[in-house]
Amino acid sequence: MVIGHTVLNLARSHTNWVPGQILTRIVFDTQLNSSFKCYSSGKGYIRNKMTKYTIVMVRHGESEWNQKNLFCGWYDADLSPKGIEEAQAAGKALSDGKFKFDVAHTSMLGRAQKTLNTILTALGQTDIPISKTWRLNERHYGGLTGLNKAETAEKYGEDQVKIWRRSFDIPPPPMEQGHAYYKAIVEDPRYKDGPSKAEFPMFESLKLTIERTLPYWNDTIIPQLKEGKKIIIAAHGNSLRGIVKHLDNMSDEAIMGLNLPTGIPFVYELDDNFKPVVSMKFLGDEETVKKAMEAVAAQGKAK
Ligand SMILES: O=C(O)[C@@H](COP(=O)(O)O)OP(=O)(O)O
Repeated sequence: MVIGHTVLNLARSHTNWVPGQILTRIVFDTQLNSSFKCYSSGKGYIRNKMTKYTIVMVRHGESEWNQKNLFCGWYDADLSPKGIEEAQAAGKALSDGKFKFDVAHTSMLGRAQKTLNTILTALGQTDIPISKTWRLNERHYGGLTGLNKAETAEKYGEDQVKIWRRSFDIPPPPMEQGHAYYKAIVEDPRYKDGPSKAEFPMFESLKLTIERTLPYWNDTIIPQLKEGKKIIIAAHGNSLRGIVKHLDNMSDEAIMGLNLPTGIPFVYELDDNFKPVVSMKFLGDEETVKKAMEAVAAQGKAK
């Protein structure tokens, strides 16, 4: 199948990824060999493996700081009116798809929690257990927190902003004690049970974000999947990019090209080894997903 070959070639060369590429139809796997087969399922691609587990993830709806194009990180920005609509649309898409969940996981930040609650309300499932953890928080944007992304690109150049936003292991500058949002974050009582002082980040690259998110995936999510639980995770652009990188075994270069849209749920189907059978299948039409991804990528362009 023609598209299948394209997928295979893309999968063999992760660096072919460019921002805005239609991700609804791509499976990534560095373990591919010539006997690998994939075929269209209408949406997403299915390998010749059996689905054992299904998990849904969603980046929160647009926040007030997304709307103002500010680096947000651990700052607790609320959802914008558009973000609430996106969360409601996500709930409808999941309801139309007849999704039901046993447990939900989210971050300590209101924008992800509100998105989750809006979705669960649409599903009539507000009574399921919800776990909140700092390990699913957005990556900490350090000293960039509160700065406008386009103005930062004007000042430091688009290339530098792309490095800060999308490089795998180059972190943003640290948040110093005198930073306008230092106290609001570090002294926030919601973190009284963790992270510990030693763990509390002052900045994070994607690599550092993955180092604190992955233990939660391995020690909490995987055991619940093994118990047969149907799970939804409502989190953030970069904490979810870390999970996607892990699941799809994406290279450090390939992950730079992935921009997750706000408020569009995506599904992973996993085999018995927790390897993707279906990767990142968005519950939205391709054009909408593509445009939303391009818009996220463009947030780092100078005005
Ligand atoms: O921290 C932020 O500004 C955004 C992501 O920004 P980018 O990495 O896309 O610039 O996080 P989210 O809105 O998902 O919580």
